Amino acid sequence: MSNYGKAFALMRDAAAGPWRDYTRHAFVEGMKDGTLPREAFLHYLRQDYVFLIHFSRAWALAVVKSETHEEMLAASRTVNGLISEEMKLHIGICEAEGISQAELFATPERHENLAYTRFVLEAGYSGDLLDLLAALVPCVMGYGEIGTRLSAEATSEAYRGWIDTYAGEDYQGACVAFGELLDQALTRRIGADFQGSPRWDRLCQTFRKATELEVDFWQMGLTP
Ligand SMILES: Cc1ncc(CN)c(N)n1
Repeated sequence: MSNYGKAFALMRDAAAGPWRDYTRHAFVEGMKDGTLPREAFLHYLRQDYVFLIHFSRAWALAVVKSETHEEMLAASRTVNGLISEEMKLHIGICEAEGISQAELFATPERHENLAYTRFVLEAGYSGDLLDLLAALVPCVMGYGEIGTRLSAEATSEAYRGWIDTYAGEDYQGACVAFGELLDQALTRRIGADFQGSPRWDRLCQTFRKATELEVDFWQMGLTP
């Protein structure tokens, strides 16, 4: 079991069905055993590059919505990690397949991508940092869990680079840091017993919807 904090564990348990659909999706299992067609993977990766652009914008919004220096630092580190680290994986794999960075940047956005990223941004525009973080959690922690599991269970080397990125120390460290940020932000705004607060259900609903949108994103990956 992961050590991504108390709030994440509670939110995940409250959305156990969608969480399983997301983290055990056929796309994920195809990376595990190497049966995922390369065409589907590259299509997913191009969409994911666009996803990460908007996801970076959402984390930049988390800087805007922060109330402490620590929150600003955590959010700005994540923006930097996304732009200067995670997106490198996409650029590197696509370059090796003859897809330039300019082509990658110009990838037409699929509606599943648009629905998810704008849902997250809207949660931040109309809410406070907690609403935004609740929408961001499934993305960060889900890939952390998937990376760890696939690193132990993969029976093929076909998607080893992708798996290593999300199972690696940097990404796992980011998940732990996010778990701490989330627990502290909740405690600061609604108290240490945050799961007993009237806001908690709404935050869990936001988490669940973002998880469902992750499922749709994998499904989109299977239909180039
Ligand atoms: C759709 C999606 N969700 C999550 C991650 C991991 N940051 C990602 N790269 N793309």
